[in-house]
Parts: sequence; C-alpha cells; structure tokens
Amino acid sequence: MQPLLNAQQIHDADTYTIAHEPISSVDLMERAAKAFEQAFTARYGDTEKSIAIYCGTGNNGGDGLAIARLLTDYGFEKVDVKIARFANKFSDDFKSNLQRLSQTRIPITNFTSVAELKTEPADIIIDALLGNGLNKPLAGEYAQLVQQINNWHKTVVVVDVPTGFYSEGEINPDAIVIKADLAITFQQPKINFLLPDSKHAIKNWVAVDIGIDRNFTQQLNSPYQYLEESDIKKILRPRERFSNKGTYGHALIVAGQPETMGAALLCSSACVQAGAGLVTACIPQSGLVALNSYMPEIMAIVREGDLQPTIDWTKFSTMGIGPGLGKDDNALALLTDILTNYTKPVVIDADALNLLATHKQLWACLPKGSVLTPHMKEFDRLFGEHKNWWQRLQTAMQKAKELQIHIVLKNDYTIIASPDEKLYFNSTSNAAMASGGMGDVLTGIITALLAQKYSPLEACLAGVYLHGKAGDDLALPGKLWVVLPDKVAAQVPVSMAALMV
Ligand SMILES: NC(=O)C1=CN([C@@H]2O[C@H](COP(=O)(O)OP(=O)(O)OC[C@H]3O[C@@H](n4cnc5c(N)ncnc54)[C@H](O)[C@@H]3O)[C@@H](O)[C@H]2O)[C@@H](O)CC1
Ligand SMILES: Nc1ncnc2c1ncn2[C@@H]1O[C@H](COP(=O)(O)OP(=O)(O)O)[C@@H](O)[C@H]1O
Ligand SMILES: [K+]
Repeated sequence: MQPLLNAQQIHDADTYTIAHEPISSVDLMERAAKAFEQAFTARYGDTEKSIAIYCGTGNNGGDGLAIARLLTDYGFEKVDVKIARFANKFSDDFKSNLQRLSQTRIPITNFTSVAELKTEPADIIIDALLGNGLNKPLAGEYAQLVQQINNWHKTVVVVDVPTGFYSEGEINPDAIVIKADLAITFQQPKINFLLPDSKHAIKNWVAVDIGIDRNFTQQLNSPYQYLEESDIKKILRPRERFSNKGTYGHALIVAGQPETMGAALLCSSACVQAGAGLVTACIPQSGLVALNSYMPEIMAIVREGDLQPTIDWTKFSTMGIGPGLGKDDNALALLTDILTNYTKPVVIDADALNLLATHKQLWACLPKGSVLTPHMKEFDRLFGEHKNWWQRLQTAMQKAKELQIHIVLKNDYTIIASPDEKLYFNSTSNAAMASGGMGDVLTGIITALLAQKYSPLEACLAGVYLHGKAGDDLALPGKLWVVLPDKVAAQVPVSMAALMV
C-alpha cells in the first residue's frame, strides 16, 4: 500500500529523508534528476532530438538544470536551458546546479519576460518551471509563459508536476496549466493525477522512486492509499487441500430482466470464475434456458411475473444484487424483501443502486459492511450532484463512515471508500475495458470473494484489483484494443493463480 501524500507532506517527507538517511539536499536532487533521466530516455531515447528545458528558480528548476547535464551525458547533443527569472528568489540547490551547469558547454538563456522569447524550435520541451511548491494560481509572466508553451504544441514532458497544476484539492477547469504529454513524477502519483479532472493537463504519467523514507510516509497515516500488487498477494489465500465446494461459500446473484439477462449471465459467471463454491442466480423464468446453456455450473431461482421468489435466507453466504434487475415494482419489492430479511453484507450494483437512490427508506436496512459499486452517474444519483471528483472523494469518505458501508466508485483508478475513512485507489485496469457489462463482472467477483469469507474491505480491494488485472493481462501491452466482459471473467482464475505464486 503506498500512501498518497499531499504537497506539504511530500515536502516534509523530503526533509525527513534528507535529515535521516542522511543525504544532502543537492544529492537527493541529483537522485531525482537521475530517476527522471532514466524514465525519460526509456520513452524518448532518440538522441538526435533537440530538447529545451524551461527552468524556474526553485527546486523544480534545480531539477531541470541537473536533468540538462544528465541528458547531455547520456548522449543528447542538442539540449539547451532557458531560465525564467521572474523573481529574484533562488533555492540553494538551484544555485549549486547552475554553478555546475555553467562549467559545461550546455547553452543557457536567461529571460525576465515572455516578450523576450522567440518561437521554440526544439522537438521536446521539458517543464521544470514550478513543481510541488505551487502556492497560488498562475498569473502574470508565469501564466503567459505557460500559455505560450502550450501554444507551441510541442511534446511536453514535465518534471514532477505540470506547472500550475495542484497536486490535491478541487481542480479549476479554467486554471492555466502546462499540458503534459508525460509527467515524470517523484515517488508517488499525486492524488489529482488519479482523477478524471486531470485529463486535460496530463496525458500520461509515470512515478519514479527517489528513495523517500517509507517508514516516515507510512506513519503519516494518509487517508489516501494506492493499491499495489503486494497488498493483494497478502489478502488472497490459497485453495486448500481437502477443501470442497462448501468451503468457498454459496453466493446468490439477484439480477436480470428478460431484456437484460446478459447482465445476470456476466455477473453470475464472474462469480463462479472468481471462486465461489456454489452460485445461484435469481433470474426471470424466460432467462432459464440462456442461463443453463451459458454456464451449467450456475443454479437458478426463477422469478415469474409478479410472484416474489421464495429465498431461504440461511442458505446463502452473501448476495450480489442489481445488474439488469430493472426498477419496476417487482424489483423494488424483491430488493426490499432482501434488505429487510438478510443481515450479512451484500453487494449492491446498477438498478439496485438506482432503487436505493429513489427510496431513501431502504438505506436504514442496508446490512453493515455492505458494498455499493456505483459508477459516477449512479454515485451522483445516490448522493447528489458533484461539481468535480475531489468533491466526490470527500462525499465517498463521509458516506462510507456514516452508513458503515464500502463504496466502490468505478473509474480508471477505481476508488474504494471504507467505513474507517480511508480511500484506496486501484492501480490496475485500462481503457480497453470501457465496454457495457464490465461492471456486472466486477460485482460478480466481489460477491464471490465475500462468499469465500474475505472481509468486505478485502473483497473490495482484491476484487477491484483482480478485475483490472485480468483486463490488463488480456489487453496490455498492445494485445487487445477492446476487452469484452466475459473474457475478463474467464481470465480471472488465470490472473488469480499468477498472483498466488
Ligand atoms: N529536496 C527536496 O525537497 C526535493 C525537491 N525536488 C523538487 O523540488 C520541487 C519543489 O521545489 P520548491 O519547493 O523549491 O518549489 P517550486 O520549484 O515548485 O517553486 C519555487 C517557488 O515558486 C514560488 N511560486 C509558487 N507558486 C507560484 C506562482 N503561482 N507564481 C509564481 N511563483 C510561485 C514559490 O515561492 C515556490 O517556493 C519538486 O516539485 C521537485 O521537482 C526534487 O529535487 C526532490 C527533492
Ligand atoms: N477507461 C477505463 N479505464 C479503466 N477501467 C475502466 C475504464 N472504463 C471502464 N472501466 C472499468 O469497467 C467497469 C465499468 O463499470 P460500469 O460502468 O458499471 O459498467 P456496466 O454498467 O456496463 O457494467 C468499471 O469497473 C471500470 O473501472
Ligand atoms: K514542472
């Protein structure tokens, strides 16, 4: 689990590392510049390309000066440095690196106003103007410079954070910010990199390790955490000798209408693939043939017209409710029946979420520890409109605590809010997975893990990670343009097994 720190905490962690590793501040800058150089050359290795490095006069600028030297040592012959001297403030490490750079043949241009700049001929611009030290929105010369750089429409690689971009807090869509093709960021993704509101500023990012003290960052107890493979390996348990289907629980999937049986099939088959010992699907009568031919492993409870099915509450270890269920009176009656009679944590998705949004009296019946899996629109239907994702994060944290539930807010970096006021960002999944039915598969996986007696938090963390990992294993790198949900479900046992070695 990697704690995601805010700008102040990152600054404190840098300071702590300098004092306790110990390492001099200028050597830490050198390490950061080296890490940048390695990530940069891995992607832009053509040393024939010309590079202009725009530097401020703080530590981000200091990084830029060191990077100019390291890229030249690497073999780039056309590197030049442009220093924006908009203020008369220089960090010590900037000064040391300027001193070192002036002993090389790398050209340095100083400018005090954007009007002095000519059109930039370089192939690639490196933005080392401002980083984590941003303390107010860009204005004046900085704002003009950033607009000018954006208007050149060059390939832009940024050091740590795009100039003008806030690492956390609400993103102002009108703010003036460098548009980055790639952000090479130090130690951890900045929290806002993981939110869709950063899309306009950052096409891609990569985090590089610069050896910041992990014990220090852990004990800051950040509410924001980034999931890593090692966390999931710790959660997953092997299937044991002498185990049988009873060992792995019996899940009930309540889903489907005649027109949306596909959702029920995807959800219940994913539940089988993710290891539930037994799976029963509660589906409309007309879907029975489809179910039996799609996956004979799944049993059925059929729903006929307005008749409510009889469910033996003691029989099931958990339930996943909602995919393709519809929002009619029968669906509402069934959801109400389940929530008032069943007491173990359940997974609520899709139409069941929409019913919850319009029937607030049901909230009180939600079993403690239950899991809600909304995408952005369902989330806003449940909790009200939000202007941006930062607001959604705060609501998710607050509602998970207030209702003692887990909220899985689906996205590129799906966010899991737990009742103890933590937000976990998932690091797997990819855009090839953006296709209808993918969420139904996720619901099936989380339900399967609950059936296997993983705690609700473990089921959410491992379920979301595995779902994305199965999609990544199928699609990346450059394997599949689109991954279909049933293929993700079928890949889950393979990806799970690979995680267990
Ligand atoms: N020793 C360290 O602390 C390390 C710092 N590193 C680099 O240092 C960066 C942070 O450096 P600094 O703290 O010097 O800050 P920056 O270099 O981001 O900014 C410099 C100064 O610009 C001023 N400023 C802020 N917002 C402004 C605005 N809107 N308009 C005009 N001026 C503004 C502030 O006075 C700020 O301190 C990181 O992003 C990273 O690149 C890395 O070298 C790793 C180690
Ligand atoms: N661009 C993307 N990058 C990563 N994951 C994605 C992307 N688009 C969709 N997904 C994943 O696919 C799933 C889509 O869920 P949802 O919107 O509920 O789909 P549906 O309702 O069609 O089943 C989520 O788990 C989400 O994380
Ligand atoms: K920068």
